[in-house]
Amino acid sequence: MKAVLVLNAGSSSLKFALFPVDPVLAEQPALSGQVEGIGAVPELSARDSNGERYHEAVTTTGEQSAQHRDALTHLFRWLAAHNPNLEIVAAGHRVVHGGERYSAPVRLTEGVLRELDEYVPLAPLHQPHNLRAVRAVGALLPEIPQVGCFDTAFHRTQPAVAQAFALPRALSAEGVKRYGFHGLSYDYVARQLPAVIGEQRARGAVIIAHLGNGASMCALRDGRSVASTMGFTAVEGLMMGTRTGSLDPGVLLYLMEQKGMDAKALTRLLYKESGLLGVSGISQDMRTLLASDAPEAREAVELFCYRIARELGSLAAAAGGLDALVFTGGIGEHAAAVRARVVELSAWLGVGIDAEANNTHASRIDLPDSGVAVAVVPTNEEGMIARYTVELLNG
Ligand SMILES: Nc1ncnc2c1ncn2[C@@H]1O[C@H](COP(=O)(O)OP(=O)(O)O)[C@@H](O)[C@H]1O
Ligand SMILES: CC(=O)OP(=O)(O)O
Ligand SMILES: [Mg+2]
Repeated sequence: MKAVLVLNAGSSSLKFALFPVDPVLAEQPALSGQVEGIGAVPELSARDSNGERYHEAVTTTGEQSAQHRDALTHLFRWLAAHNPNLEIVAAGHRVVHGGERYSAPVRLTEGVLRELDEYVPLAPLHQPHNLRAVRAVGALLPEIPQVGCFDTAFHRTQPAVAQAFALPRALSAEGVKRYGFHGLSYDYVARQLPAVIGEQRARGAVIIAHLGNGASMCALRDGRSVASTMGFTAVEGLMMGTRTGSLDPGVLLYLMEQKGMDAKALTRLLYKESGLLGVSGISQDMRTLLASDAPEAREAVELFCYRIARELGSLAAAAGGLDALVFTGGIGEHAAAVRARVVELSAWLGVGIDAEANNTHASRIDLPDSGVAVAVVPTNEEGMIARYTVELLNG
């Protein structure tokens, strides 16, 4: 089997998917899964297209970067053992930050990788791991082409005003501006929309909420990004699993001046200790919080929904209206209670929800008489990467 390998490497996980390309690229992967728990107790889990599931332990040694390499070596060996005729013809990677320069997928050469290294400080939770996976694949399979697909690229269509901070011009000229992320997900979902909400609405003012571990929202017009809640880094905007989302910058000054916190301590606070985890004190996992009776869990979920509703108003202003609201990502696709609460808080915008359709996760969940379409569209970032990779390599 000739296939494109798609990799999405995170700090402690390595998500993968294998897309057959013979004779044409498959829409869904033949095999997908992840190695989780890198740095602790790594485990590989996978699922093939027949629904069969696999689990096994992964042995790693040494420090984190060596463990990532071990995990990848293990994955390659496992893939070969399960697919005796497997021929990986290319690797497509999710690379979170492409800066101002990359508005489209790119062939990953050593020169390009060195440039992408410069964005590591802008996406500390993602970029270093993304690039490490590229280099590890390069060492293990030096003959195959590798393609980088950027989370930021989809947002390069935004008007200048949506990308600007009110900073002195010199800083903006250096590239301190709003980029936006989750672009692979928005691109994929936007392409599904005509079939779900109709051509005309899909070209109108659409707001997509990508609610996963990382969470953001994007306003689209004519299928293109016009504004998003994430900015210079993937910490702006919504409250997330462990990230604060938008925060009064005065809080950072206070913590530095009064509590002596340095950049490292602030990074940990903003990215790892806040969000659903910090507010609940219980978990970053929405499933756990929804199942909990603890008032702290309820408060965390309420703040999560409230922040989404606030941003929805703001993005509707940027889009000049609201024709459709679309939910995606692990929480957006599966947490009916979150969708219901967001819509309830947003009734003033003309949205309404059909409880039955919402509880069964139907693709259309709006009330027949409300003017705004409300939809649930499962995302497929890996499928988008496979498609970009094949398109780029085929010219
Ligand atoms: N059935 C479910 N009900 C509620 N939340 C869910 C459900 N399934 C997954 N989630 C939530 O989705 C989030 C993970 O989203 P996902 O998009 O998979 O994350 P990632 O950003 O790591 O890809 C977690 O908070 C998880 O609790
Ligand atoms: C950009 C971002 O937040 O990604 P993720 O959802 O994978 O954390
Ligand atoms: Mg995600």
